[in-house]
Amino acid sequence: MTSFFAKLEARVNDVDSLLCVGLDPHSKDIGSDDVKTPEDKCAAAFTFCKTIIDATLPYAACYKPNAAFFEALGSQGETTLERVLKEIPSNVPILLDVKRGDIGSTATAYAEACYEHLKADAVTLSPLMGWDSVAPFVTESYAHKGAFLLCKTSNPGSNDILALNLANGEKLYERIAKLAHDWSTSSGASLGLVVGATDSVALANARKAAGEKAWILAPGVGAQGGDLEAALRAGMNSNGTAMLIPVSRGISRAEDRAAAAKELMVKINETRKKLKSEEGSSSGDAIQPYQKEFLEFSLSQGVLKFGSFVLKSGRTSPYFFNAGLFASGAALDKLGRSYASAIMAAPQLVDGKGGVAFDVLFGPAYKGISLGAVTAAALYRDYGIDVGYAYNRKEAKDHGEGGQLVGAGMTGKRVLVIDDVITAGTAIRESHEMLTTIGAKMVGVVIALDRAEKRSLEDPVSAVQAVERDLSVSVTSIVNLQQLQLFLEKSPDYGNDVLATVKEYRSKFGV
Ligand SMILES: O=c1ccn([C@@H]2O[C@H](COP(=O)(O)O)[C@@H](O)[C@H]2O)c(=O)[nH]1
Repeated sequence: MTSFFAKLEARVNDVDSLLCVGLDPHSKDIGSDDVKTPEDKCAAAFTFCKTIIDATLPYAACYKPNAAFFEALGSQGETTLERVLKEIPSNVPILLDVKRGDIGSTATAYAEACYEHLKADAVTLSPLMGWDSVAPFVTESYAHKGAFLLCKTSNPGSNDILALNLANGEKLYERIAKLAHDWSTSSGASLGLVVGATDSVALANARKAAGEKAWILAPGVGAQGGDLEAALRAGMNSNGTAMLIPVSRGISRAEDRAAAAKELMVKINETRKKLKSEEGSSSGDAIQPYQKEFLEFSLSQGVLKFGSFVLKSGRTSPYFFNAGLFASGAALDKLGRSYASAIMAAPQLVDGKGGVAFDVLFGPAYKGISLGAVTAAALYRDYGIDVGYAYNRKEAKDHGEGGQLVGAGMTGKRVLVIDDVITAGTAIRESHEMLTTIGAKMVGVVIALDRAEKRSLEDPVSAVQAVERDLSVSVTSIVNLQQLQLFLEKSPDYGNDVLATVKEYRSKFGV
């Protein structure tokens, strides 16, 4: 019997598509409020799904009905789902989104329901009860079927449990990804993973842990706001495949569903092609997905601009960065997440056990105050890491609690200082002095952009290098000048002249 992944790969190649079309008859989409009887509701759900299948068949690598919406229809929901699934041609895989997980004997009954009655080819499962809760779906008589294990789901609450750090420093979702690999290898089971397109760091980590062969289902593109390019970049294997992009509402609520599905399929394929060609032209230097996202976002916000700018130093720079223009809630949220990604990617700032190597994030007034706040919040939300947060006032208060320092106590603590850029390094040096005075240890600095240019011909180190040298601390940046050049090399849209001027500037002034 053909295995699930062989069937899926054949279909993916046939239609040249990684699009998985969701069949989710939400009650508001089938007019449940107007429809009176259960029979009418079921008929409406059936028509809803059938019209989606008819419109999207040429573009669908597979279909993913979510059982919840059929169970919500009452006792006839299951029959309706069975009828819907019969509308899907036999060469197109059916991935039933049921998210089951139970003891072995009960799991066996669930498997029978999914495969014998509904004739699904694969299911989604929660793996939290362990291998014996998964095995009944993918071994013995169902060895040809497949299962996608919930690894790092697309919802914000996925950080509450799935991103927890284990005692050995691994994230729980990384352990799940490794287990999927190990269980597949030891039992021959066809196991894939569910990793939300809303978290490209988790996608990259899960891919690394599960290996090249594992298929990843990455929901969250469309209604949940996941970034398609970032997700594909992080989650595909080195052949530019092994990833399914499921979309439900983004298609079902489109005015023209066929056009929406086609557009998504084309966009996915164009992005695959683009990423492949970037790989081919890579000079071996790396730019991480979060760095690329940060640069693209900075450009979109007008924070990063190309042109001709006279700096304080008198140099004419081909680019200018003004972090003060991250000026909305959404922009600050993204900015905090970029800083958090840079911190977690810096070996000197992490403890090797999934945590960080500092206790307090300190933002010097004024710009550092908001940067520290959004980054501390992002570390907590994205990585479950709760560090202290502190800032200073420029003028000491002589009433109330008084003093210049606000927030977490820093005496005896390891402190990471955050800022936007280092120009002369004055704010950082002052912070160092103040932290030393109160008995705190400044263990590093994190900034958004390192211009990485010589201060002068007489002193050919950069402002960042001078801070590192003088204060004996490491400075981590989200991006630096070299990465900006790399980004431009890989993004022809900004034009060859911009790239040429940045290259020239770097060769003249870069460190
Ligand atoms: O992490 C997960 C796991 C499953 N889903 C399911 O996928 C679809 C997404 O629907 P959209 O309308 O495209 O947002 C839905 O059935 C979810 O239950 C998920 O979103 N995230």
